[in-house]
Amino acid sequence: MDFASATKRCLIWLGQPSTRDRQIMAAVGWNVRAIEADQTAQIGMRGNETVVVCIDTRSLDADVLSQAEQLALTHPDLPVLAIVDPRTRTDQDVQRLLRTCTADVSLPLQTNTLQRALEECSAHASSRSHGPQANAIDMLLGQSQAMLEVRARLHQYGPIALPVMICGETGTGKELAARALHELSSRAEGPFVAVNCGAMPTNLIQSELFGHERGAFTGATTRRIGHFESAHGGTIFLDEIGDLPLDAQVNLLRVLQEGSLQRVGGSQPVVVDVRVIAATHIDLHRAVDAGNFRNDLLFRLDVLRLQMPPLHKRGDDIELMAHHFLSDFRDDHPATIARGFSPAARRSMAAHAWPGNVRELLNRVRRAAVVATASMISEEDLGLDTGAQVASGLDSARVHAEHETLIETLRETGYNVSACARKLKVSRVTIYRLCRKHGLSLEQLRN
Ligand SMILES: Nc1ncnc2c1ncn2[C@@H]1O[C@H](COP(=O)(O)OP(=O)(O)OP(=O)(O)O)[C@@H](O)[C@H]1O
Repeated sequence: MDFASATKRCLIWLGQPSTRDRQIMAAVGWNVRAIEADQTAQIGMRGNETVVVCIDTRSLDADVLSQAEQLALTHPDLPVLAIVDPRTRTDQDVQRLLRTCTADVSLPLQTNTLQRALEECSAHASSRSHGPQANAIDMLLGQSQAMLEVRARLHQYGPIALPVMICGETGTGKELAARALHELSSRAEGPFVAVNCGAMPTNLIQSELFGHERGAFTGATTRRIGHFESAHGGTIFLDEIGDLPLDAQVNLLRVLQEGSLQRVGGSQPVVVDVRVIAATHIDLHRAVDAGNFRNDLLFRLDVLRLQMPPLHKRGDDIELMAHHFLSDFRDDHPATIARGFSPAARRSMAAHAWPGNVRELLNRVRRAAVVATASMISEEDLGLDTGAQVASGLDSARVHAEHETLIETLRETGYNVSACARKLKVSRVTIYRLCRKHGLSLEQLRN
């Protein structure tokens, strides 16, 4: 067996594989990586690996089930292989799980059937990674007035070689809109590089963005180009631009002004031709007032502005998108039972405040598609309040104003409940109650 190719095929095993399991997998050319229940978020491809998730139904406890559900939500494209004890095939939990898997094999494991099932999973993985890419503008669903305006702006701004500032709450589609702008520009054939400024370790931001020379700092054993150079000839999308530390803001401003950068530890300017699209969920003018953001940088970045509307302001788009997401899920998991949404589920979706916006809707629909046991997804499957009353007119406006004030104040205060309570002149208990009422998880918001 070719060792190099064997190590490129990796089976992520939920639970504990035995030595024999590992030996059988190695015999068919797959390397096993076991992960613990709380590690699903860390799953990722390394280099050119083909990754398949393996669920061993012999150890199907609550942890493994929740891991599998979490994976379906966070890594919907990963192929999943189930190992099934034929005696448990009729169990409800096992059946529900099998509906979300790409292939399954029965125990005892036979190398020929295992190999076939893994080939099926690999074919799924490569068709997902090499298949035709949909256009971002087509992926951006919605027929509401608010979304028609967004589309019109995208077509208007796309071909103009100026920076765009995209504003909007988390999960409203800022990155998708940035991709659409890139695809509609003359740079469409060039690279699109998305960078989350809030996710980079502070001490590495400069080198991540602008690259570094060999020996620039301890650990810089080779020269590395940064995101700006990678985006040369294309577009760089700087998400959460408000999180960029002040020293990196200075360098970014210089790149925008001079069209060239200096790698960390370098002395030569490197010319870069990059269109910058930035995004923020905070009010950058307030950040300027607070001394956290440079006014001259804001002035440079905020040339054309695109506002992404929150989901609760998109009316019928919510249901339209929910159907679309369900249909996509069914295409990937043909055994899914759910085909639509019950009237109560549709009402509860219309009434929900959607603090996580489209991302929340997508995740709720996917989770519901996995857990639903009937053809119509219920409000419980969606995890929405049962019996939610559809707020209308003034009530609805009040609920939305309350939601927006709460989320905005939480953001301004760094999700600190005491500070938020002080600012809104209410008690901490009230803040917790309001968070529950609006379906806001402080833990999720802080991440
Ligand atoms: N109008 C839309 N139609 C279909 N899918 C959408 C739409 N808007 C967003 N999505 C999907 O919702 C998810 C979140 O979108 P995206 O990452 O673009 O949001 P974001 O505003 O950049 O979020 P964040 O601020 O948290 O980075 C993605 O899976 C995206 O494909």
